[in-house]
Amino acid sequence: MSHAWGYGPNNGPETWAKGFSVANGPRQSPINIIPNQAQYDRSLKPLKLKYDPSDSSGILNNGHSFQVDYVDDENTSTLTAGPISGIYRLKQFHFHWGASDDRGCEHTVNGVMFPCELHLVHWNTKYPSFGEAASQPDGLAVVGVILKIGSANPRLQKVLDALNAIKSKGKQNNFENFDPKTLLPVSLDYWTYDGSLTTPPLLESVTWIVLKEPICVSPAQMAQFRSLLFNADGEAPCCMVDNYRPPQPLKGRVVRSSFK
Ligand SMILES: NS(=O)(=O)c1ccc(C(=O)NCCc2c[nH]cn2)cc1
Ligand SMILES: [Cu+2]
Ligand SMILES: [Zn+2]
Repeated sequence: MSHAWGYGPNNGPETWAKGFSVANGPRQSPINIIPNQAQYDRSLKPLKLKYDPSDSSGILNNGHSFQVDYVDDENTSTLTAGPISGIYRLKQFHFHWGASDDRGCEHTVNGVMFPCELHLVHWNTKYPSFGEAASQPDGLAVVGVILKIGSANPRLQKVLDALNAIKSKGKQNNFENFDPKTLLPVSLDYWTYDGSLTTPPLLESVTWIVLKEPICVSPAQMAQFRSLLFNADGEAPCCMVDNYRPPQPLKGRVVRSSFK
């Protein structure tokens, strides 16, 4: 997972266009969502998420976030319906967060920033692999869930308790029998728009599905996210915080909503 890009003053989001010209493309993510400008689309179906907890395989600090990886050899953990057609397989989920509770999410709502955002990454099985799908305009579907400060979220705790063993870049551990459905809010109402990966290579291959309802996280739980490090063992310690890309220009795109 070696890459020069990051979130620091010399390699952060404002510099990414140097290495990835698509950074200034027509369908970049994240965006600011303005609910009363979203267009209700009655043809949008409810999301259908079917996850098999036994597909979770491990948890990895990849140097820009941490991710929980899923075995994606079969259609056992899938996203169907919603705004997409066909079957998309869950590959991994990860988070983005801030150095303080006033920032850290990627999608903002009416310009409001939240402390954290969860991304569940799925790829279109009409392509042979994630890597192939990631280069196609309909290749990926990412479900985004905003985290807001509130009471401690017991369903997050298993993930957070696993972070002590993967503090630095490149560290990974087993992470079995985790059902990501437990991280979702009650309502699956969503906004959807055509976008991109929010980190390099910033590929414009993502159908974004951002849930309207946030889930809760406590300040103490946010501190656990911030205990991770961007650096590998032996390198100068650098707290893994502010690993979020700010909102990008809408460039004429329409955000649709599954709800009135
Ligand atoms: N934030 S997001 O838009 O959901 C997102 C989802 C997936 C990836 C991804 O798979 N990138 C492949 C290369 C790579 C570099 N480091 C780890 N993987 C990047 C961003
Ligand atoms: Cu990486
Ligand atoms: Zn992400």
